[in-house]
Parts: sequence; C-alpha cells; structure tokens
Amino acid sequence: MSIRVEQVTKRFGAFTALDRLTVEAKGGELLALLGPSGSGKTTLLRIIAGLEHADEGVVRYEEEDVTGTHPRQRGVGFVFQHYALFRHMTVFDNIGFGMRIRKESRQVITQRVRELLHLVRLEGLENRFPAQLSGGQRQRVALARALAVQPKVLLLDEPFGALDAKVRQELRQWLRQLHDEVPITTIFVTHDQEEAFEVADRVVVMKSGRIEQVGSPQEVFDHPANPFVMDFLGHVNVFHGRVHDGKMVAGGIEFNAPENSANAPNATAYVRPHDVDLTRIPESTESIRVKILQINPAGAVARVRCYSEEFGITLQIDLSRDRYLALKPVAGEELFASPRHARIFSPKEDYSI
Ligand SMILES: Nc1ncnc2c1ncn2[C@@H]1O[C@H](COP(=O)(O)OP(=O)(O)OP(=O)(O)O)[C@@H](O)[C@H]1O
Repeated sequence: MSIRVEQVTKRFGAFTALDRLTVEAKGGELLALLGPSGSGKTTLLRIIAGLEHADEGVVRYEEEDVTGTHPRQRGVGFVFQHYALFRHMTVFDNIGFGMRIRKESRQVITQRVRELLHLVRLEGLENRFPAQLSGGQRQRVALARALAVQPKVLLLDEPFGALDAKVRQELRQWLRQLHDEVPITTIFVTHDQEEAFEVADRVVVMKSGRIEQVGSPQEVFDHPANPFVMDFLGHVNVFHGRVHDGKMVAGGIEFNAPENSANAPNATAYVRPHDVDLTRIPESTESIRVKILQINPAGAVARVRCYSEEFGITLQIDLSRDRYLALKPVAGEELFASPRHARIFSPKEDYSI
C-alpha cells in the first residue's frame, strides 16, 4: 500500500516543524527519513500514523484520504526507539497481545505467534520475560508484536537507536532481510546515514521541516542535491574559490567544470576523504603540499589528517589499506595531496566533475 503526504504543515505554537512537505512511500517500499535532530522526522512519522494532526495538508493511504482517521483504523504497526514491551508478560504474550485484543481464537494466536517467532529468529524464547532478553532481542519482539496484527504499514522510529553498534549492525541486516520476506510498506526514522543507506530502498533527506532530496542511497550519495546533503552524508573537505571559463579555481588548484556556462565569483568544491590521493612526489602542478598531523590506520581505511598551509585548512584523507601499506606515511612528514573528484556548488548552479 502506498502512502502519500501532500503539502503537510505542522506548527507547534510559532514554530513550524513541517513546512508544506510532500512525500510518497510506494507500495512495499522501505523508505528512510534521514535528517539531523529537530528536522521533523518523528513529527512526520506521527502524522502518518495518526498520532499527531497536521495543520494543513492531506495524508493518503493508497487513494484513501486518512487525514482525519483514528490511528487504530489506519492499520499501522509502530515501533519506537525504547521498546515498550509489557514487562509482566512473556515474549509469547507480548507478541500475541494485539490479537487477544481483537479476540482472535487461542489457536489462531498460537499459530501466528509461532510463525512470528520464527520470522524474528526468537524460537525457544517465548516463555522469557523482557528483562531476560538482550536489547536487540527486545527490539525484535517489538517488531514481531507490531507485525502480529498484520499491519498495512510499518512505522519505525529510530528502532535501533538505543542499541550498541554491533547489535545495530546485525539488526539492520536482519530488518532488510525481513522486509524482503514480508514486503510491507515501511517508513523508518534515523539520523544515521549509514543505517539509512544500508537498509532503505529510498532515502528522504530532511532539514528544518522540509525535504532536501529524495532518491536511492546511491543517487543521494553520488549526486547530492546541495551542500547540505553533501555535508550531512559524511565528512567533506571544502575548498573555496571561483568558477571561471569552465574551471573552478581554488588557490593553486583547478577543477575542470566543463558543464558550467556561467562564471561565479563564489564557488565551493567538496571533496570526499576517499577522493584524495596522497603521494611523496607531486602528481601534478595541482597537488597540494600537506603536513601529516595524525594517522589512524585501525579500520577498513587508514584515516589521515593533514594540514595545508596554502589553504589554511585541515584535510581528511581516507587511504585504502593497500595504499596505506605502500606509502606508510608518518606524522610530521610533508607529502602531496591530490583531489581526484570534486562536487562543485556555486550559488546559482551546481555540477560535478
Ligand atoms: N509537542 C511538541 N511541542 C513543541 N515542539 C515540538 C513538539 N514536538 C516536536 N517539536 C519540535 O519540532 C521539531 C521537530 O521535532 P521532531 O521530533 O519531529 O524532530 P526529529 O527530526 O525527529 O528529531 P530527533 O532526531 O531529535 O528525534 C523540533 O524542534 C521539536 O522541538
């Protein structure tokens, strides 16, 4: 079932939390709402659920206008960051709770809870109480409970936010797999771009109650719509300069910008840490002399921080392990940094090379 939010505005007193926002989750899609704290993600999710009312605008489930419909009539499964399991009930009773309220037969409940326990990989734990489970297990129970009443839509608000990094990682993969098995239209809120990119079919990047960009993880990462999205999606090295005759000129370096027609006195080049190479001798006239400040080789990439006196900025460079082992840079050494790929934004237009 598709969900469409049309021109929704929500104010809290004089503060506008959502500003004429329009977005759609297609049927069976896993959509991530991604944005910094206070950007309006939870408010949007609550309006979709019917837990909060928009001041203006319409919410549609498929073609149906559900703007004034009670949450219970919307057929929504909701999971919050802090698992609200019933402490005095076993896993089995927690999962079966919604079905008992609906007066399903004992037989139907038992059958469905068994299926769900299998789905969330918690077979054998049905008689435990929440206090006897790990955080990750509790979140899986919360998801099973939300799925038990066969919702048309699943809404997840930072479902893994309170868990440690390793468990989060496992649950992300598990959620993606679960969604592939049971493709219910799912919208989930996160402020963690890695999480959004790993799990979602499409990502909605929000800022100050508005949408900055919507697209597949790859579209958003490879073609960020504006400097905010570029910056929000991971570390960037920033060079200020000007665009002149199809080139962006920043100090002694030039980035080709053939698509550009208009000259701009103020342009900014954004370069991701993995798009900078580091060498002992300059690769070209545009290589920047840098002094190595710090190296952290422990990780999938070796993270190098260095200082450019010419630009007066600290650069972050991520070297592959092979490159790092071949180069073996040391703190204090002077090397040459060569940006390979930049995304250039000028106030009027943007383009990348
Ligand atoms: N009931 C409320 N009364 C007043 N202001 C509110 C209320 N609910 C939310 N807000 C404000 O609306 C803005 C958006 O809040 P919201 O919780 O939707 O943001 P968010 O993107 O989910 O943030 P976070 O990632 O921190 O949860 C915030 O500035 C918040 O303070």
